[in-house]
Amino acid sequence: MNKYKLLYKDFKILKDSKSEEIIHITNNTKDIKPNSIFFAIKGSKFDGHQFIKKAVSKGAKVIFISDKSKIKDLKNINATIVLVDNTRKAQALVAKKFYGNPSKDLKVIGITGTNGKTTVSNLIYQYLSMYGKEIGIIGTIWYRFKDKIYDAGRTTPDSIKWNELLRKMKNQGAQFISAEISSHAIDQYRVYGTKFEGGIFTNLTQDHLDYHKDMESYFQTKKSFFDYILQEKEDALISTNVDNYYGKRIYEEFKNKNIISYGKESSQFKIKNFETSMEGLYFEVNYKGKILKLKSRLRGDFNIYNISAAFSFLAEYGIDIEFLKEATRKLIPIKGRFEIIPAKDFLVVNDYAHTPDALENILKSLLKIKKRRIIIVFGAGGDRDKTKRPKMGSIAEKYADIIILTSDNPRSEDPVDIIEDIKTGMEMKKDIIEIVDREEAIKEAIKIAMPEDIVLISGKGHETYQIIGENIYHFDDSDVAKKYLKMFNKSR
Ligand SMILES: CC(=O)N[C@H]1[C@@H](OP(=O)(O)OP(=O)(O)OC[C@H]2O[C@@H](n3ccc(=O)[nH]c3=O)[C@H](O)[C@@H]2O)O[C@H](CO)[C@@H](O)[C@@H]1O[C@H](C)C(=O)N[C@@H](C)C(=O)N[C@H](CCC(=O)O)C(=O)O
Ligand SMILES: Nc1ncnc2c1ncn2[C@@H]1O[C@H](COP(=O)(O)OP(=O)(O)OP(=O)(O)O)[C@@H](O)[C@H]1O
Ligand SMILES: N[C@H](CCC[C@H](N)C(=O)O)C(=O)O
Ligand SMILES: [Mg+2]
Repeated sequence: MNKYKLLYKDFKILKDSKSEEIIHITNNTKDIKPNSIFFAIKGSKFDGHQFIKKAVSKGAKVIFISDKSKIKDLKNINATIVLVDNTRKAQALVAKKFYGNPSKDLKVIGITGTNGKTTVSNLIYQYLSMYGKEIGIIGTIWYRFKDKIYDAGRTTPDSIKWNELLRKMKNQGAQFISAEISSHAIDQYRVYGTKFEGGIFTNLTQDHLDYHKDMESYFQTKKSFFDYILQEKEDALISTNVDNYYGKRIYEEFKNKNIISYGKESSQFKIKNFETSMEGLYFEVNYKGKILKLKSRLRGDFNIYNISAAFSFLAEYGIDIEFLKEATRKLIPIKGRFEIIPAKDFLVVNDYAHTPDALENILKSLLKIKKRRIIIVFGAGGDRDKTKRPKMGSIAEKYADIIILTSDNPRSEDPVDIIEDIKTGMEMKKDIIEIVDREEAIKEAIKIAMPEDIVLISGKGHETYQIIGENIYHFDDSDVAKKYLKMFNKSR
């Protein structure tokens, strides 16, 4: 039997040209090598079926298709054609086999939710590293194991890259993987077939409605991740935030499973008596009859939830509570999340808030420490959920004193149109400045900042690029802010 037949059994071979051994798998014609499997995927921009001839000319030996109507065009093709119901699903299963079922010997923890995934996955990474475990991380900032950093494009890579990464990290000695699981990833079967030790649900608020259409289907996609991990592992652990409507629904759906809730409204990991300041966070938790007094250098009220997400999961997973308590004090803040940029006599904060809820949370946290004015610089990403723009405008106007509207990553959209969309949610009663060029916008904020003001630069956090049209330019909010702090003699 040919090797590809062993890779994926549940399919119909329409045409078998006695292919040779498969040495590579891909869904992109730019990546074909001789003796590849090519998955023809119907995407949002292209239909992979249109690239089949090209794939074969470049050496593809097996083609997975889902569109029956294309079969007649493939009669004379010198490759094996495999018809499946869902190519992304098939790709995930083939990739799992091709890379030797890597999750079998790994402990993978998946974090999903609208906001907090990067933070929580980093906290899991930090806690388990301090605990002496070898752990890899896959998420928005990077794909990394020890000193080896792999190219990260998406928050969650596609199933081929995902399985390849798990395999590489496993071979280098990883025991655990902490991974962000985006809703796109769930919908596109990017982690399908993987065995997870468990999953964390942080929250669900508006984002990505361009893709998921409404909140209910966005929620159902997120929920399906938990259905799925329980299918792979019956006793997989779930941790969910019950201070959030959708988090509560996750709890209700899975309350008979191995689940722990956290939050002020939780009876299992109950958050109470919390204080936040510029020094960090203090809060108490009632867990299994004990009061845990937790201190952290992370700032921002929302990080109480993120720490609780990671802590509750790991405690329930069996990691020593006293260890976790001590380790909480040592947690290091995450790049671009409530990141402080040293300034002389005012505060500059770089934060990745790019959704209405995140923006409201960071602004509310800043309001608590506000002495004078809040100056906000922000925009919204192009080719993404348009309906979040006016909401972000309205929130900025509610909490900030001076609003500088600028570009985020405009992608294929006109940045001026994006600013106009943001403005439709604003009453335009506050000081509003429009500066399309993000560097100029940050410069202006630093220039007008006076002692005791707060400047919030929001939306791009750790990103070191700006996408304008098809081009990607180097851009780093923190570096730009530092440059102008220095220029105006305002750095500390
Ligand atoms: C909407 C979406 O998620 N799209 C992702 C998806 O693309 P797609 O399936 O729609 O692909 P397509 O571009 O229409 O092409 C269809 C097929 O033709 C193939 N093709 C295309 C051109 C060609 O010359 N040759 C060729 O073979 C493509 O490889 C693909 O297999 O699969 C691609 C490969 O995995 C991804 O790169 C692509 O991410 C796009 C660029 C993207 O922007 N995705 C974002 C929205 C995303 O996934 N974001 C989440 C984070 C969200 C969050 O955390 O908030 C993420 O996980 O990163
Ligand atoms: N638990 C939380 N609840 C609400 N807002 C949060 C929470 N954690 C972080 N935020 C806000 O969301 C921003 C992004 O946080 P983070 O990068 O951890 O989220 P994410 O889910 O990984 O985002 P993305 O979907 O872009 O990958 C932060 O900068 C902060 O403003
Ligand atoms: N994971 C999110 C990140 C958005 C970050 C923001 N800077 C933007 O470009 O819209 C997305 O791909 O929608
Ligand atoms: Mg992230």
